[in-house]
Amino acid sequence: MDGTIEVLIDKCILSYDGKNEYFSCGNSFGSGKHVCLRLNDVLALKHHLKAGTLKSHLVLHYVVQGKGKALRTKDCIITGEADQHLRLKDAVETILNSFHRPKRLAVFVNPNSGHRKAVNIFHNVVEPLFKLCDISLKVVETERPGQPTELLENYDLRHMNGLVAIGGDGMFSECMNGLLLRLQKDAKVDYNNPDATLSASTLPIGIIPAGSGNMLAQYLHGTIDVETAAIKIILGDHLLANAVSVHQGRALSSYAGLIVDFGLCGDMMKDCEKFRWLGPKRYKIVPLGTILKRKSVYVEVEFIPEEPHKVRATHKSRKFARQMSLPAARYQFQKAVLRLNSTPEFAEDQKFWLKETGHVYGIDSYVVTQKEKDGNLVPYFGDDALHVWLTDKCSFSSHVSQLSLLQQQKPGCWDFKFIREIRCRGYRVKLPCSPYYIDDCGEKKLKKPLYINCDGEAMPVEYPEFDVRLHHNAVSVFGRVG
Ligand SMILES: Nc1ncnc2c1ncn2[C@@H]1O[C@H](COP(=O)(O)OP(=O)(O)OP(=O)(O)O)[C@@H](O)[C@H]1O
Repeated sequence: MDGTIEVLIDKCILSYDGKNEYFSCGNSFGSGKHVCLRLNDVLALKHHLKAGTLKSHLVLHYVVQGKGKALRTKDCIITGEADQHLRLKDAVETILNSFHRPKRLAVFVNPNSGHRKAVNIFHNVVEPLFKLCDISLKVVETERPGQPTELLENYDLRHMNGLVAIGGDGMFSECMNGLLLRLQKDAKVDYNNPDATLSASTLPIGIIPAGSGNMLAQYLHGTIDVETAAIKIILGDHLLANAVSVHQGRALSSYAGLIVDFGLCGDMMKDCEKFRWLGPKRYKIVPLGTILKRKSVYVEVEFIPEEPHKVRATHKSRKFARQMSLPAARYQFQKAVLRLNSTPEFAEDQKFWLKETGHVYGIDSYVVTQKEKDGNLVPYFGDDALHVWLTDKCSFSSHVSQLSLLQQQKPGCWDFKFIREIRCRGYRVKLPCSPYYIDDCGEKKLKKPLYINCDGEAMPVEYPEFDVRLHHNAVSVFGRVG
């Protein structure tokens, strides 16, 4: 060491041996202490010049492991001469820029999420962290459901490095729907057709948990801590995740990134909606009433089983990429690349369809599947198939036991003899025994709608038939499991 700063990529940011006459490190580093900090944990290095002198100090902001899976920020003051500091700052900034972290984000805040704290969470926790890291923000406080989708339809995505939803799973889903729909329109994909291959998104979406349902944040970060979620977005890691499309009446009803539950769980969501005034507490109380009045429905489920031999792209994080929204004529090459990872095109495989029938309480599909690890279930994004469970008629007590295991996310929660398991690329549900009428357009419509829980929102099933399709790696999500 000759009293200069050593910057070693991927290993350590400052090498300081205490003899250095230009720099003295305060706070956590302590004078004379050799410090090793992973460059990837550095958030920012800020330069502060003392007026009228050559003296300046640098503040190094970095990430440390908090309790459990939580991440926290810490800072450290480095004193010394201004010119030395500027050199260090330049060096560090060059390295941080090479990490492809987001620089511009579109943020959608749902002020009505959960305990209505999303706006405060944004201003008090998220915004200061993003500003610290020089991320420029375009912020929209939503005024009504559906607004993110409307805004994203004409949003200039070219200079954005990602979207951020501040709210619950429903808000994330809404942003994902808006983005996917916009991309299909740009790419002229017939998104109403269940068998169309989607144009996959390269623009990551992040979630800052502020809702009543924060399952996605829990899956991604192992915690619903807000600061952790914001830090993960800043660090820019992202993974590829699946999306599912739900279609009825020859039209797309919605995309989902987490769950599509028909029957009991759909009814639960519908019932919870009626008790919105109870706030997030309604999700603890209302479902009990729905279970008590559970009803089965006769279904025919046709599905394309997963192909064990088919090797798909990995679900690992890929390099940060900007979403390109090119005019159709220039889109061909881009589309070819983006579509590599998306799924369907299986209308022609009709002969491979299998069928399950019977009276069921529900059909539950997990878009983010779960794998058992050390006695717990861990989320698996980008699985090759959709995991679907049919719950057949069973005694009330066995059903309650199964549902309570499910609620605790315990392995074995699906190992009941009244549960049939399917892994497939998509499925069609027919409801031949549910009463219907013919509407003015000659379409069969259910007399009484049934419900799907689509990412935590109750979605009515109005037709006696609906389709669900998996779109492999169709979205990119900020975060990293584990
Ligand atoms: N300003 C708004 N007022 C009401 N609803 C909104 C508003 N902005 C967005 N939404 C919609 O609210 C729904 C639920 O949002 P979110 O998931 O953030 O909240 P939540 O508290 O977890 O869910 P829920 O309110 O359903 O319990 C989303 O579908 C979203 O589109």
